[in-house]
Amino acid sequence: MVDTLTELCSKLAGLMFILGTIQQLVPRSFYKRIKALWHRIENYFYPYVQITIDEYSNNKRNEVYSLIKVYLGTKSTNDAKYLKAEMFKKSKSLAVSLDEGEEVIDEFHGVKLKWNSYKETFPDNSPGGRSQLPIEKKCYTLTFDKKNQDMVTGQYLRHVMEEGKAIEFKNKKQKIYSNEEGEWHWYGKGMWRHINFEHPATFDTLAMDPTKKEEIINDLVAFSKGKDYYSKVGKAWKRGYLLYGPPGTGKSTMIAAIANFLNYDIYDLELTTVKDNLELKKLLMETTSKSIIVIEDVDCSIDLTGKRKKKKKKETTNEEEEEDSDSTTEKKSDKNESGKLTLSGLLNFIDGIWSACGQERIIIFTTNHVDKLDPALIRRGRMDMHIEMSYCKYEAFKVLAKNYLGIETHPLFQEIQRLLQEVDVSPCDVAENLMPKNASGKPEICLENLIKVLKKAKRKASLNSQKNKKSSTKLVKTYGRFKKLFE
Ligand SMILES: Nc1ncnc2c1ncn2[C@@H]1O[C@H](COP(=O)(O)OP(=O)(O)OP(=O)(O)O)[C@@H](O)[C@H]1O
Ligand SMILES: [Mg+2]
Repeated sequence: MVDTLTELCSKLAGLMFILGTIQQLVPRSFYKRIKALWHRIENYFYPYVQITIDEYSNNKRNEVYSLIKVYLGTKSTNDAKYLKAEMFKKSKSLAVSLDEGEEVIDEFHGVKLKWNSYKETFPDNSPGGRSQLPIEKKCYTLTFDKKNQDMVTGQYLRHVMEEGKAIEFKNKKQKIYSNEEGEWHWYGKGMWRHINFEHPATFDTLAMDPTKKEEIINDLVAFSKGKDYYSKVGKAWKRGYLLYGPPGTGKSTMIAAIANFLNYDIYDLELTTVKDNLELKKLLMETTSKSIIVIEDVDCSIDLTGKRKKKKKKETTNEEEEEDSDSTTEKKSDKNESGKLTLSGLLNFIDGIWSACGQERIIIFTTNHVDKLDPALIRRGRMDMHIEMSYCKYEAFKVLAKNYLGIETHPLFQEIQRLLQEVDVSPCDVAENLMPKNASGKPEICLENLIKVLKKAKRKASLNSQKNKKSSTKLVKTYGRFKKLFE
């Protein structure tokens, strides 16, 4: 029906030419009336509007075309007979799109909209052109009833763009960036180098207290959906997490799980290679939205604690003044240190005015020694959530047993539960012992190995505590003797 009308309309277009000629022959007022009448006839026979979206616009690839392509890929499977599957460089999976000449009918708020895909080829006659290869011009056309024009150009096309972006984001390959000196197999031009991020950790495989895990997941979901909330309360859309705990308790693994959960890229910031505050700011400017900026082992990266400054102050001021010095004075004195990376520079990086450029960003610090960090660096608001990654408890062990041995219960679990209450062992050590050491590795053998290790750790711990007890008794006795001498 639409095609017949298109034909009819093209014939009527011929009539337009005649109208143009009439314009020159008849008086202006009369011509206006003929034109109005003509529009009514045209609308009666062909009440449609067509929008064309070209693949290239001003010699650049048209982003709108790409997003429509992605969007129609999800709609086309019901209507179109011919689809194309392509492997895009940046996509995780095959991208399906509409083949040329195909048609898809979409529906939005009860309104039907027709999409067509076209391709035209021309010989390349340009002077420097590659004469053997024809030029291809691709486009999509969107046809709809004129009465819905406002809704389509407003709401519908916005909906197509947003959906397209969301699908593209879901399918994109994650990347991990580093500011360390680039190696030949890393990509990127600016201050960051990147490779594809393919870490398999997820929240399912992360061994930790299930309540704490759920709390973190809920927090991440609220953050990722919080665009309107953050703008309502006037806060930059970012969130800080401090992960602390002994080595091997899963801090880095948690970062990978968060990145996979949100599908964000990771910027692994190595502070020791950052020259000064200006460079830090530039690095921040080059990060993108929907990303995680990570500073691992923040206590070791650089001397950012207030203590260093306090030591310096000690030489010049009396102790009382020193006691009073809080993080605010640290910040002030830091600012004077031009050409250096300072605590104040890092604080500004996290939540200064510049930190608001680029949205939906998470900043994560990890440390083994939370007590070594300046309180200003980790106060709530900068590091919104403090997450302790602790030694392996029974709940965490069960996750590891499921991951590594594929079992959810076993008679030996009871003994392991009891031992885990008595000894501190990291999930990393438990995981290592659960890993089958040969192809036929039976779960019992791995569990028995783990029990042996836990018992050994228990013996060592009790020996150490006995030693400590002895030395403290010795100390008390020596003190007693000295006391008597001076009495
Ligand atoms: N909570 C955990 N859940 C699952 N696997 C874990 C966990 N903790 C540790 N592991 C395992 O142990 C290995 C080391 O863990 P990870 O690097 O995450 O520890 P970390 O806390 O970052 O240690 P460090 O403080 O030394 O950087 C990981 O490869 C992982 O396989
Ligand atoms: Mg780590």
